[in-house]
Amino acid sequence: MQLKDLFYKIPLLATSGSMNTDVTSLTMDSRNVGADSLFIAVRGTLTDGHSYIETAIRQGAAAILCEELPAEISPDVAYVRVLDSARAMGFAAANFYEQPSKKLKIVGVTGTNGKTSVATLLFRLFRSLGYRCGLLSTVQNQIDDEIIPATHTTPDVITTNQLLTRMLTHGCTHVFMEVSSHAVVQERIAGLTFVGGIFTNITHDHLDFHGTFDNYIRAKKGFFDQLPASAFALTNVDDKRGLVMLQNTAARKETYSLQTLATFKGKVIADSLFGLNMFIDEREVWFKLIGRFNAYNLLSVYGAAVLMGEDPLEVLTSLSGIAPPSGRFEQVVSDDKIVGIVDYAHTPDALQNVLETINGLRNTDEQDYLPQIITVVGCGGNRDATKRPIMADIACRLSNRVILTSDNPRHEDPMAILEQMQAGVSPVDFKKTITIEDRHEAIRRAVALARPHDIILVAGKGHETYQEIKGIKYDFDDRVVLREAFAER
Ligand SMILES: CC(=O)N[C@H]1[C@@H](OP(=O)(O)OP(=O)(O)OC[C@H]2O[C@@H](n3ccc(=O)[nH]c3=O)[C@H](O)[C@@H]2O)O[C@H](CO)[C@@H](O)[C@@H]1O[C@H](C)C(=O)N[C@@H](C)C(=O)N[C@H](CCC(=O)O)C(=O)O
Ligand SMILES: Nc1ncnc2c1ncn2[C@@H]1O[C@H](COP(=O)(O)OP(=O)(O)OP(=O)(O)O)[C@@H](O)[C@H]1O
Ligand SMILES: N[C@H](CCC[C@H](N)C(=O)O)C(=O)O
Ligand SMILES: [Mg+2]
Repeated sequence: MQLKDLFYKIPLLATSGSMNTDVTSLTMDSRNVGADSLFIAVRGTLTDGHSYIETAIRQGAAAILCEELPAEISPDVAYVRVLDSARAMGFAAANFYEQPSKKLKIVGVTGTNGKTSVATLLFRLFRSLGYRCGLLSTVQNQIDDEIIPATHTTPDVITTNQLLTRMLTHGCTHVFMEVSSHAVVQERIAGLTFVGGIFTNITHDHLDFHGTFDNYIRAKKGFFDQLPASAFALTNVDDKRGLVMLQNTAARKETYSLQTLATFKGKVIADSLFGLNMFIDEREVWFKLIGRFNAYNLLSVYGAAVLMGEDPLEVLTSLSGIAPPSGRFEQVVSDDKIVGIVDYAHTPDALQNVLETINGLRNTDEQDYLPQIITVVGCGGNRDATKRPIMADIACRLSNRVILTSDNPRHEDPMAILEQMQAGVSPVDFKKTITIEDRHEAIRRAVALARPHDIILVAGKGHETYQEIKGIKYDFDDRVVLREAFAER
């Protein structure tokens, strides 16, 4: 595609060289530049893409998109200067791939917790309603049955446009995608057209990246600020920041709630280890998902489907048969009835919700013995450190025994992370905690401590099938380790 078409309707500050220059691929990584590529220089968190312009040219780049021209300009290369190259890249990618997002009905889901759950439920619901669908999520990307591994919650904008193009070729009509706060700030959704946006909730996370909670709120809100007037913006009004998200959106404002007046109102009748029983729009429905937080997820999915024109009764009927996403409250039960629960709770709020749900389920149990709750939990390295003591404290307050362990230490010293977690344990809870750095050992110890009917929560990794230590991803799956430990009992 010629540069003049690639940058059609994109504000440019300056150009040098011919706008008739043809480019055959786009990339923001000099290591992927080939002949006739457009190299986009993006300022990152670790390094500045502008320092790789020369390398990109040596590798055959025909054109450069940047915020600052290099001191020496090559006469054989075209340069385009913009205010924000990450943002311009989004719109250029949309032009390059011929606007796939405009030809699909894309719904984006944002919030601290519940994005994967809501996007996956929507994907499964719309497939069961007979549509061909695409999914972009933390667990995996999917085009109907085809699974494409995901590296991010929200891919970079070039990858997204490529995936959307494949979805269109496959005949998809609907796409459900997670929109992370990183993605909004880094312009990974620039140039995409959505038919709807959903807000789940906002609590403590990612302060390492956003600095302050206000910046984090602003990042989430940025998604709704970008929605067009033709889209819907569906928010959880039971969350303190639910309405803030809609303050400046051009989209149609819609709400859901379990507590107050809203476009879509639900009520939980019963919550057990077998599922949720709810009233939605005056209809009583059973769902396979567990926990009050999932009542919110289900309600938002119902609301979005109705806003997209689906029949309410048909939606509820289909939704009641849908299984929870991988690693979300996934149960592994031993022969002697110890209940293992693997859950991706990796934020204070998620951990609290899951443990409160487990406490609620335990208390409704009819047997004489009150089951003990044993929690195995860790916090990721090179991620928000402020959540570490808070999560340890929550685990202690809501469990009978707690085993603190590692969860992707990445480049940090695992024992240093664990010491920061221990700092959150109040003196009265010291006796109930054990620290075992090796996650495998930690799970085995939990199983050794458990008696029949006890509940072991293994939190933080959910669907993940690896443990990342010093840049290497070792095979690790909480569900497999639990199953093996149960078998060895
Ligand atoms: C902190 C963060 O978000 N980092 C993302 C960011 O990388 P960065 O800003 O560090 O990039 P950088 O390394 O400084 O490089 C700057 C530029 O120079 C380029 N470069 C670099 C080296 C080189 O040799 N040549 C070259 O051209 C890079 O390609 C890049 O364009 O941009 C990269 C390209 O899109 C992402 O892969 C990378 O995600 C990293 C791997 C990451 O871990 N991100 C996490 C925190 C993340 O995004 N998480 C959210 C989920 C959060 C949630 O679900 O709660 C997500 O959406 O996945
Ligand atoms: N609506 C919700 N409110 C609070 N907690 C939730 C909600 N939905 C799920 N959770 C909890 O949060 C965990 C993560 O859920 P999910 O993967 O759906 O969130 P996410 O927003 O996609 O997370 P990530 O930011 O890592 O992609 C679940 O395992 C569960 O413990
Ligand atoms: N999307 C989250 C995942 C955290 C999962 C947890 N297992 C960890 O590694 O910290 C993040 O990148 O912060
Ligand atoms: Mg997710």
